[in-house]
Amino acid sequence: MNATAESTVIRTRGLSKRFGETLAVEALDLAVARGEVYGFLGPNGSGKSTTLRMLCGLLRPSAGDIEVLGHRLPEEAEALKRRLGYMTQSFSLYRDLSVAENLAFLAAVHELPRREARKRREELLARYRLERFRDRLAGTLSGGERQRLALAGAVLHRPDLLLLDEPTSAVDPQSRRDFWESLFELADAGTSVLVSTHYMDEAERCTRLAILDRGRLVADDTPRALMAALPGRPLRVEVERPRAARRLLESAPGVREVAQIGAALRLLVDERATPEAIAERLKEAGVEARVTPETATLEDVFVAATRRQREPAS
Ligand SMILES: Nc1ncnc2c1ncn2[C@@H]1O[C@H](COP(=O)(O)OP(=O)(O)OP(=O)(O)O)[C@@H](O)[C@H]1O
Repeated sequence: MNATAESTVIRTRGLSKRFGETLAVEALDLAVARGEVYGFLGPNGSGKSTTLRMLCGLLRPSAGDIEVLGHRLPEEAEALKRRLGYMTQSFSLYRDLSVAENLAFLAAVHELPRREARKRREELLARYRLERFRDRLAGTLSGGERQRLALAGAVLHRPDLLLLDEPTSAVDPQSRRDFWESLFELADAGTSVLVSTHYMDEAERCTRLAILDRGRLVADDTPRALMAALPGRPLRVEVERPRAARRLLESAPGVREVAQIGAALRLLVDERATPEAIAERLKEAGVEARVTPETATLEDVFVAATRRQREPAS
């Protein structure tokens, strides 16, 4: 294996998946480096789950090549299993087994020697704050507790790579923050992570980010670089009648996007639309407004990247 292959844990070329008429994933070229917490961001139905399922060998691609941790998929899925952890948004452990029994069962599946299995179980119960639930049936745990158990289960066999499909969709904000702390702990200890999410705050924490839209990769870089490369600058427009102002601004020169955020508008504009020009346009229509420049956020990047595919800028 050369240095590049060793430092790349996931590589796909032309990866595609078709379900009947639907092209769920289209010609995806992906490279994930070792040690990344790599985020997968995309609207509903953009192909995140389908890609993750192909990357762990659960789903056969329609076309393209996949190499994960040096194994070609789907041919070498069996060899990969031991080195991969996978967790989905739906709880996939046994609800009618206790917390400790679930971990014991997984240890048996991964063929851990008995003594090591016991040691690992105790370690995970402590690390994921599950000790006092050890005898509780998994089905009676809260969303956040279940998620901690699912993560403990996914890392039990010390995988080199974790694939996580919207792991935080069913938990409260505090549990989400705790979960992300755990992900960074795992990454620090050498585990590479690929995680899909709907949450911008989570995406912003990733070391690198891919944005998918209708099965295609539309952006791929660090969050900071994506924000720096945003085609346009955001402006905030404070105005009494945001809906009316929105109609006036949608067709204004240099305005790429208009979104209403609470009582204000957020615009994405190019250099033609200065704050003064926007305020002037509204004033001409009898609308008083305060227009101020804003700092770009990942949400701006997301909206621009996914919208651009639909309506090419004229
Ligand atoms: N087994 C399947 N049979 C038919 N179509 C499917 C199947 N799985 C996924 N699809 C379709 O493929 C497309 C991509 O779905 P996918 O679940 O990968 O998207 P996603 O980005 O994970 O969405 P979400 O954020 O809602 O989970 C969708 O149009 C979906 O309906």
